[in-house]
Order: sequence, then C-alpha cells, then structure tokens
Amino acid sequence: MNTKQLDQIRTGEGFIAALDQSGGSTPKALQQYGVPDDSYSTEEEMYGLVHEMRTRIIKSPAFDSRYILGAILFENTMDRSIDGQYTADYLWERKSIVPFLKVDKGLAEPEDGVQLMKPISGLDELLKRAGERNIFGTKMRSVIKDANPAGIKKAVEQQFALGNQIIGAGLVPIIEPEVDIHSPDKEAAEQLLKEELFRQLSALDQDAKIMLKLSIPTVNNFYSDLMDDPHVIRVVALSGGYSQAEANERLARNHGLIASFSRALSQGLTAGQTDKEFNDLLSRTIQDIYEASVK
Ligand SMILES: O=P(O)(O)OC[C@H]1O[C@](O)(COP(=O)(O)O)[C@@H](O)[C@@H]1O
Repeated sequence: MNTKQLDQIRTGEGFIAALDQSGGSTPKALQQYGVPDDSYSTEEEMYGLVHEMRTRIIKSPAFDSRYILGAILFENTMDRSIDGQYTADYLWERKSIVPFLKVDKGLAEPEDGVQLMKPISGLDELLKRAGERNIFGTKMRSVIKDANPAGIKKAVEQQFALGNQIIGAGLVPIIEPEVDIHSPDKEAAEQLLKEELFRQLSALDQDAKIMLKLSIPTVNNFYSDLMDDPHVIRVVALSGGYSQAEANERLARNHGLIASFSRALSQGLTAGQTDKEFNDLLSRTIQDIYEASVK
C-alpha cells in the first residue's frame, strides 16, 4: 500500500470527488451535463461521452489536490487514458490525487427494507487489475430504505465480507451502506446501521483498514465515534440527492465528516459551457464543498 496516499486520505484537508457513476446512472449524469439520451446510440458512445465529461473535470485547474484528496473512478474510466496516461496514473502523478475504483455491479431488488449489492462476479480479477493500474482503494454501495434490523444486518455483513476480500488484495475498501435520504425512518435506520458497523468493525483483523461512506446523518455528529475507531481511516459522505447547497449546509454541521459527492459535485456543469464558464463554476463548487468538509 502506498503510505503517502494512505496519509493523504487519513489526515489530508479536503474531500473525495465521486466520478464513478455506473452504467445505470450514466444517462442521468449525462442529461444533467446537458447531453441528452439521443446524443448516443451505443453504450460505447455513452461511455466515450461520459469520459469526456470526467476528463474535462479532472483536467480543470480547479480540480486540485489542495482541495481534493481522492477520486472514485468507474471501471471503464480506469481503463481509459488522459493525455496518454491511464486515468489513475494521471490523477496521482499529475495531480497528486489518490485514485479509487468502484467495484460493485449495482443493486439487487429491495428486500427486508434494503438493497444489497448484486453478486460481484470476477472480483478477484478486477482487484488484480486495479493493483496493476495503481489504484489505492475501492468503493461499493448498498442502499438502506427502512429501519429494518434484519435487512441492515445483511447489508453490513455483505459489505464487510467483500471488504475483507478487498483488504486481502492489498486495497482499502470504502464501505458505503447509503441510507436513503427520503426514508421515513432515516434516523432509526442510522441508529441500527451504526450498531451493525461497530459490530463488524470489532470483528476485523487488528491491522485491517477501511473507509466508510455514509449519508449525512439526521443527528449532527452522529458518526463522530466511528471516526475514532482504529480500523477507520476516514468517514466520508455521499450527497444522496440533496442539492449542492443543502448537502454542504448539512455536511458543515458534522465535524470531521468530509464530502464524497457525485451529483452535488457536477451540479450545474454542462457540455455547452465555455472553458472559462465551466472552470469558474467548478472552482466555486469545489471551494464550497471544501469549506463544508473542513469545518
Ligand atoms: O452509479 P451508482 O453505482 O448507482 O452510484 C451512484 C453514485 O452514488 C455515490 O455513491 C454517491 O453519489 P451522490 O453523491 O450523487 O449521492 C457515487 O459514488 C456514485 O457515483
């Protein structure tokens, strides 16, 4: 493991850029970017367009390690290049930003109030390739809809079982049991989730290291005790569908919790903007998310 990258993620002042929308989320991300569905007719064309969007973000002068500690990539992005370098190498060597890889294959159907991750076929091969591409860590997402103890237990158990496999491959897993921000019992679900997380953390090998990616909690600083666990390198927050302004406002109330936003990061960016318009907006967005993260 790259200890310089580990230290940057553990103690750096800044946040994580989530650029890992999966195939399922990419059409919506492109629509938000002003690229409608009828702009492409094949999946390959779609991935080409979203790589252009991500390349424009990553190459922007605003996308700087003074504010951004790491970036989460989609597998297709990991296998593409920017200015002749694999994306992960460009990020670390040209921008000093730590690369992560999304490894999940999407969500299963809702059951017991949660959506587990679909089985991740070929995970060992993917982790081997991630190592070859100089990836530091991974990210995988489940979704919790209700305060269902059995469902939340299953979701967290699945996350940690795969997390141990990822640790065994020499990478740091970001474990992301998202709690739906529209859940009628969000606070109760967060209470059950935290209990399950501590249960699983206590069962980890002594030197096992993970990261947690969680929805911004209803109760301010609700996850502060998770930040103190010796296995936890950092606790980061997804934006979950909150607007950029609301996500930042809620995040700022949680000391030590830093952003790992996807939608809230790319909000307002469009393909039709001039470089100045695009870079100025991205710079303001990054500043706002940075300030909400370091509070
Ligand atoms: O495309 P997926 O795998 O459904 O994930 C969607 C997004 O969810 C996230 O975990 C959080 O994104 P948001 O900040 O937009 O909620 C991102 O990492 C990812 O891009």
